[in-house]
Amino acid sequence: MANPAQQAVSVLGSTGSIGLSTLDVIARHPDRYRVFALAANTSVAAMAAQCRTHRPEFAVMACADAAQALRDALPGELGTQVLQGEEGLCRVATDPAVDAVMAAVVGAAGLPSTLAAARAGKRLLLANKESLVMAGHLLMEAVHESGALLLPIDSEHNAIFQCLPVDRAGRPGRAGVDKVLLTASGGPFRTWSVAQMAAATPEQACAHPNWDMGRKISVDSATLMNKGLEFIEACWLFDLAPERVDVVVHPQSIVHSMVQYRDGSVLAQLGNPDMRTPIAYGLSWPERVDAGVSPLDLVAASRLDFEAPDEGRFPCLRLAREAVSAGGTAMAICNAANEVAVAAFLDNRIGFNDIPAVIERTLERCPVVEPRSLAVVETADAEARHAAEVFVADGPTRGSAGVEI
Ligand SMILES: NC(=O)C1=CN([C@@H]2O[C@H](COP(=O)(O)OP(=O)(O)OC[C@H]3O[C@@H](n4cnc5c(N)ncnc54)[C@H](OP(=O)(O)O)[C@@H]3O)[C@@H](O)[C@H]2O)C=CC1
Ligand SMILES: CC(=O)[C@@H](O)[C@H](O)COP(=O)(O)O
Ligand SMILES: [Mn+2]
Repeated sequence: MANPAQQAVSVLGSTGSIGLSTLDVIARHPDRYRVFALAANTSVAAMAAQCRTHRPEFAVMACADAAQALRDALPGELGTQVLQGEEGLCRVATDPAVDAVMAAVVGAAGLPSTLAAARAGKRLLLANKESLVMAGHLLMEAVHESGALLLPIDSEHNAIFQCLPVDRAGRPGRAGVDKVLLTASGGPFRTWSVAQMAAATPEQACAHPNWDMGRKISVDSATLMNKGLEFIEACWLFDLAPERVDVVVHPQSIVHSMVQYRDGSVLAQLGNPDMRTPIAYGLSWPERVDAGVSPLDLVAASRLDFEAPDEGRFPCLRLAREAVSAGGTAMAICNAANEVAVAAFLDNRIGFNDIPAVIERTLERCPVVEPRSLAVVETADAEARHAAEVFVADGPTRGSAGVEI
């Protein structure tokens, strides 16, 4: 029986790193939250276990085979209805019974359901940064028109949200703000030479020094494309011109980001690197709840270091900036090329340094248009994926990122 005092939450991407942390926070507060729906790609066994624990009304799998396998695995008396595909994701993102949607599907596959939740006026907990990168204009327009409450979950943007003046409707203001300062750990290859990175393996790239994350975002952190995507994300979320977003490397990942004010003040949000903090903040805003995260011990941490990013060794940051300057669908093209290149690297089809070269060639090849609708963005995404796959298959050539592929 549903308890009206509880927020009903749909967790999209529930079997991933953000999904698991979200379910951990929800389970700590059964008086406040209940799981309405869970969604995943193909992890049937993990999803079946989550359904037994959280007893959602709906579970969504990406394809028909996985959905059928889940139906077969679930005891009938559980009462969980199994849906499939994008239609299923959008259904559980917009159901009138849903209060909050955790958008934590990885990559472009998360865009339609994220946009649907925004259009339906939900409390939208946005981890899926690719949605904003691909379709920032459409997503922000949907939020403003529907009155959705958009709470950033990405640790840096959550930190900035915490340091900005925010009104009672959750709209971040910019009064007195000079710049936002995005922190970057520098990833596992922060001190590596270009030659060392040429031989980097997927396992080395996924071994993030501070965060335990999915494989795609881990590689993005290693190339610094994660910071490039976050740079674009910050411009859309906080309505900032690119010159007002700086990136500073901070290897300890304790300062999660900062806001620099006109009067010389810099406000920072600090904490141990654990995504349950921003997730709990997003679920409970404007209140705060226990997230299960141990208190920060600054004496044990002992030092906080900062340095400038090296765009020579890490061209992805520059490529993301160039995509912002080009505007229109350039950001969707950049995102699609990155997804293709990262998948190829994880599959040992290209080397680590080939990732920026594939992105650069794709950006040079694909025409940029105005992203007027989801269909236009999806077409740009598909064309860029096709071009990037050709560059991956092409073999060695020299991209103007200065990297051999
Ligand atoms: N991990 C982190 O700390 C952070 C992550 N983010 C962002 O959050 C998002 C999720 O990242 P993360 O949790 O690390 O990723 P993971 O790879 O760990 O998890 C991805 C989740 O998405 C599901 N999924 C993938 N494709 C589909 C699909 N087509 N339909 C439905 N579900 C799908 C996966 O299901 P299955 O298990 O079946 O494959 C899994 O549940 C990304 O956009 C990332 O950039 C942002 C900040 C921090
Ligand atoms: C936890 C989180 O938000 C990640 O996006 C994290 O920021 C990755 O770290 P870096 O990209 O700074 O290495
Ligand atoms: Mn982040």
